[in-house]
Amino acid sequence: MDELPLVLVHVLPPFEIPFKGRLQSRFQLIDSSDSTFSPHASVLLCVGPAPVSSDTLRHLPSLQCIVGSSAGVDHIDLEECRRRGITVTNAGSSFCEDGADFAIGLLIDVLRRISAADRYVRAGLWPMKGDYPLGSKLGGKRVGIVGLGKIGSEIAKRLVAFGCRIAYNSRNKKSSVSFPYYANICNLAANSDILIICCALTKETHHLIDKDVMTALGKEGVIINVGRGGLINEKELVQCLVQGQIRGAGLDVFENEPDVPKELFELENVVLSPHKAIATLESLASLQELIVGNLEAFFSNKPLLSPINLD
Ligand SMILES: O=CC(=O)O
Repeated sequence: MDELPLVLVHVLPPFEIPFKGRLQSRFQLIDSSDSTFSPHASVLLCVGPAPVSSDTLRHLPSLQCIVGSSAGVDHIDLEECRRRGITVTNAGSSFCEDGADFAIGLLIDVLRRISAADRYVRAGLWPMKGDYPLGSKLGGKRVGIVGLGKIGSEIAKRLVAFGCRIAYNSRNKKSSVSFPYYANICNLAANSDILIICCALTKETHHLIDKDVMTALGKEGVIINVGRGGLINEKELVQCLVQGQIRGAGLDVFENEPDVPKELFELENVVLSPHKAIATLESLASLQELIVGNLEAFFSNKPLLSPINLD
């Protein structure tokens, strides 16, 4: 029997190789630290956010392709990949709809205080206090979307249906989109009630949302982050929330996951989630097809299904 194609797997606990059985029936899966195989491997399956640094890549001289399992690829040294001509794939469209649903869920939760209301009822406060504080309506709000990529566009589609007014910031103005574009993030914040952060984390976008942006957003402003923790200056975010300089936040991502700033635990106007915005049974099933499809395409010299643009 022919040997199965060799796939190096790069994974850090607590992440695990997804659908291992299915992959093992088609590929020979070898841990990326195995020095017998790593010099010869042409493809690396990168599971979750396992860092692929230039040092990792130095030990993989034959590498031609990294098959990723996430939408964001900030854990991969893309400059080195570009220099070496290594192609990189990501989760493609697998996570867009579920990531967008979750962003809207966080937003409605913050505005209408759903998680806080749940805590109120469970604590037995309803019979004692009686009047739960009113939240705010989503329809009619001005929402600034930071990053109008695959997930951002799905978020926009949903918010239009809610009757929100959309504007956006991204690297470039998109000719196919009629929403107002703000090249300057502070200007976008000053003209928004809500900022939804869903852009890629890069050197340029690190700490894009800082105290100045939050001050521009104002005391009634809400921030939702389903992108990466590093997009926001977390210390300044915590300070603004504690001091009431913004109204609330819905956060799926943090700067030093799984650590979450303890000050946030005390705040009723903050909704926290453990970096799971994109994950559903359905999105992971779709990812499974995509990963197998990318690996099969690579080994049969066909176009990859979800290559990212490294230019
Ligand atoms: O955050 C999750 C991802 O980038 O897929």
